[in-house]
Amino acid sequence: MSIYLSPSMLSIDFTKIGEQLAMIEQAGTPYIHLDVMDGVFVPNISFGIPVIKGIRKASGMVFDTHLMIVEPEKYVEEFRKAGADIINFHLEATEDPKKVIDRIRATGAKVGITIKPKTPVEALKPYLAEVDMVLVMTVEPGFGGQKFMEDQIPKIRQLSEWKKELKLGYDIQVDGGITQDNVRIVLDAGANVIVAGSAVFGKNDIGQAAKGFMDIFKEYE
Ligand SMILES: O=C(CO)[C@@H](O)[C@H](O)COP(=O)(O)O
Ligand SMILES: [Co+2]
Repeated sequence: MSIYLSPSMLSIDFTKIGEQLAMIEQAGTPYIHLDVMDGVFVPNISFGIPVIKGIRKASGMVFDTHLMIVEPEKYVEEFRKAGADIINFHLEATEDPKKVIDRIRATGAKVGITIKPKTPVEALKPYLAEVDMVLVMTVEPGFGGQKFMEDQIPKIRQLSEWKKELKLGYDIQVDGGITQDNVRIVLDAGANVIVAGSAVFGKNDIGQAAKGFMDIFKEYE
């Protein structure tokens, strides 16, 4: 399975969005990870539909949208219209995950389901056959630049085992505190979509930071 880098826009310099998106796109990065926070599901507020709609005009990358919002089902059509290609919602944010999955699917976007560090991986099992991506958080959602939680690795391994056992094709995304120094731990466990915010946009040479990750991915192909 191919391995992809999905740099998180949360750490971008918002005075240079177009320029910095072009840097990672030119470096060959396929995805951009868009962290949407509502101040209710997580204790922080980031950006939403109008910003995504705006940057859609400036970028041909796959828009990998991570919704950290309550009642995600209410907004999925709007995120899709704004340009989201993948819509990831949190299992903890809804009473009815199946309804959210169906709503996202109906928009034509790829469906992702996400768990916070305290949520057991078993909670994802009923939905694995219905989604295109599972996202394991390796920090408490809400902020970039936090420390990677290595105790989440068994969840990645379990998702990787279930994928083989059940003959499913979902991507395994990992998000939070990932750097070029620890990324091999999540790749070894079976992750194939790697989110990195501060380890890409926090560096002086953004393009080189993205390329550094992709060079590591080549060791696994
Ligand atoms: O979803 C989140 C935080 O809630 C992430 O996508 C972070 O924004 C990633 O940033 P780093 O931990 O890589 O700096
Ligand atoms: Co995220």
